[in-house]
Amino acid sequence: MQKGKLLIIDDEERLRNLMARILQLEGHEVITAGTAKEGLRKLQQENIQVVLSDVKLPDTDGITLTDTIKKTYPSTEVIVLTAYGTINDGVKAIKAGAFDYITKGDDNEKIIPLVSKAMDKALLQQKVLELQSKLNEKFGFDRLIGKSTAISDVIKLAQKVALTDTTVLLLGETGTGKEIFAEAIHQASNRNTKSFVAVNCSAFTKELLESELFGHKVGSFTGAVKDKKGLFEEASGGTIFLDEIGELDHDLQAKLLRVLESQQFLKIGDTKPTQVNVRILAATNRNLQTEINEGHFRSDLFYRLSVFQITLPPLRERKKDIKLLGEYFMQYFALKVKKQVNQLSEEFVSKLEAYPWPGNIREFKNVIERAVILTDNNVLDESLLPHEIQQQQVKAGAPISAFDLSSVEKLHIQRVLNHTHGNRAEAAHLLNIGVATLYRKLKEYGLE
Ligand SMILES: Nc1ncnc2c1ncn2[C@@H]1O[C@H](COP(=O)(O)OP(=O)(O)OP(=O)(O)O)[C@@H](O)[C@H]1O
Repeated sequence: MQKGKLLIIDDEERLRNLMARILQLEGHEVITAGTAKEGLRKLQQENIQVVLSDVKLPDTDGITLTDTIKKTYPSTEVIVLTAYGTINDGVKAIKAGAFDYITKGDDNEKIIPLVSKAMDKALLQQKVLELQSKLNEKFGFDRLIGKSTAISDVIKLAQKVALTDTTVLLLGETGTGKEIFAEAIHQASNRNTKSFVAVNCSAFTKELLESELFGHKVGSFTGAVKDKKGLFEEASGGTIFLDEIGELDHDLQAKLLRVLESQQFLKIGDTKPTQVNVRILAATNRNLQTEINEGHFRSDLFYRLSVFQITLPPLRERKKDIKLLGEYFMQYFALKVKKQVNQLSEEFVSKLEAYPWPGNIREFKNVIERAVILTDNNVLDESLLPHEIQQQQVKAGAPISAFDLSSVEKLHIQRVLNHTHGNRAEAAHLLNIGVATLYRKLKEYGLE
């Protein structure tokens, strides 16, 4: 018998507690409620598999409640407790979708196996639904949400280049979707039956990155106890995505250039070159031209990498997509945390639209996840937003420009205030300005 979470809804406290004890002794986790309203709230907060409900409740009847529960939580099973001699209620309950009904005061021996059967069924249904939603997870370009011209144009560009073997350099601020784009390009290419390997070039030391990317021969350095395949070999036939390419060390830049020119490289400690067939996609949020001018990045590698450049727009330049993205992530996280959340309030959307999103979609996604976790009902409203977003002044027709220096200053001040929990003296100290100056700026930016 599988164990799970049970909810008992009955206004008779003594009976409720007695049933709870019996089922707890069977190993189930039991939650109780005295009214339908309270029960529905618990269903929203917890992942409950089986509900045992009295047919007579102070605020509604168990049959109507069964109908509501089955419509909102189809994988949850309901058992209705009917009064002695009211078979008709039992029939109605089954019609409304109940798993079964049981006469109140019946032998406890009957409840235990019935709950156990309902539990098995609910857990199985839940598993099937989870698998289905995994299967429905979108792949490729379908995963990219957005209808604004800014994003549609880059999607079209990426779809075209996906069909070729061309190297692509993805540019854009942090969190704009460079990796998800790279994966979509791979999925839409004829390499999609082979691996997509993503490497963050800034996450390793030079030596480790070299060995990760190109592999090594046994004994080539202390710790190289056996031959190791590198990620270029792992990605053979497929695609490798080199994120933060601007961080690549000079020696490795030379090695990468060779791969781009001849699809060959030397493993650490090897004398014979290894041949691979890999498509290279790279990304950076640095300005590579500046890196070249400062001598940090090889210009010949840059020219090879940037045969086809795609620049992803920052979120603040895709205001039109905010609502769509908000609804998408709301549904995504509601499903993940098993909550019924299905609406964004107008103020919530306006505040999101007014905020400049320095962390782009990554930051946006986190804000929606937090709101879904915090909400106690089915609507996301502005009170669920972090302080700095709540404080945004919603000005009709005056979007914050990405290039406006004052918008950066305003955002920075808001963040510092957030950090100091609104303590202005401490914020002024951290900002290294006088308190009077801070007050003047708060007034200027409408942050008072
Ligand atoms: N258009 C989009 N639709 C849906 N989700 C998106 C979209 N763009 C980005 N995301 C999501 O936003 C998050 C950040 O995206 P991603 O990691 O691809 O950004 P990045 O530009 O590679 O960031 P970094 O430069 O910091 O590595 C991911 O969870 C990604 O799934």
